[in-house]
Amino acid sequence: MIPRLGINIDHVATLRQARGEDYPSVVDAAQVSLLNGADQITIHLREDRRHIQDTDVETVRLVTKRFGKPLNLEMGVNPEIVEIAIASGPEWICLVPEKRQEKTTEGGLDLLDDANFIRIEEAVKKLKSSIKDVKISLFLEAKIEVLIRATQLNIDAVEIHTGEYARVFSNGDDIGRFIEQYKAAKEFLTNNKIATHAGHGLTDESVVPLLEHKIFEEYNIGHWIICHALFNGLSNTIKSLKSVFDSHPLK
Ligand SMILES: CC(=O)[C@@H](O)[C@H](O)COP(=O)(O)O
Ligand SMILES: NCC(=O)COP(=O)(O)O
Repeated sequence: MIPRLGINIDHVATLRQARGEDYPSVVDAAQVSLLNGADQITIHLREDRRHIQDTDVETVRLVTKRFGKPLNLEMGVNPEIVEIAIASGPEWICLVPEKRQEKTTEGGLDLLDDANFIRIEEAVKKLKSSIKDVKISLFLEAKIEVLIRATQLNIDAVEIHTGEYARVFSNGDDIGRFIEQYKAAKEFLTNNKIATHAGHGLTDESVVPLLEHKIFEEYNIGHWIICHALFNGLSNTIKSLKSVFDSHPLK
């Protein structure tokens, strides 16, 4: 089994929104990704709509349905966004934390805060009861005390936030402690019948040790792919990343 590669196309929308034009097209980005080996498309509908817009959710959804591939909708626990998710009916929803001033998602959800935990629990219940067969993941740090709380929720997967790992890797520093943490998280989650995904800040190089250790079933990668595609093309970038995945089967 080959780990799945989800392509996050938010960063195409970031470029579009920077000038308020109707290009580059996220629909084209989704199509090219799926034609070249993406296993799913990931988009993050932020509350501040800084990149993906409500209409993008609808148009990208049509593309993923046409290709018969999953849409993974990332979202904060916000009642308005929950309604949009219900109307769109994605196969996967990844609940993530959001801060207005952050440049990008800075960490995982805080499940140790009781009020926050209850908000997330209610959102999970509402999404599961409103969208047939939807699967839900939580974007979390690989900390056992957080993962223990995650097992109290009706979720299908945890997506481990790999942002700090990716930074340490790119500085050329020791990544050993992350690998150990991720292995422990994987073992704990597997014992609790929860799948283990990864994402944030990963590149064609930083993903390799994670693939070698066979830790994650799914990776969601966006920023590096879209940046690399500027000079190498989106099709070539995805094909060559996909070949790295293909040479690292899970079993
Ligand atoms: C949750 C997450 O990691 C992704 O949404 C990724 O960060 C791309 O979105 P932003 O650039 O808006 O953070
Ligand atoms: N959930 C992580 C994701 O979708 C992609 O993150 P990034 O590669 O854009 O940092």
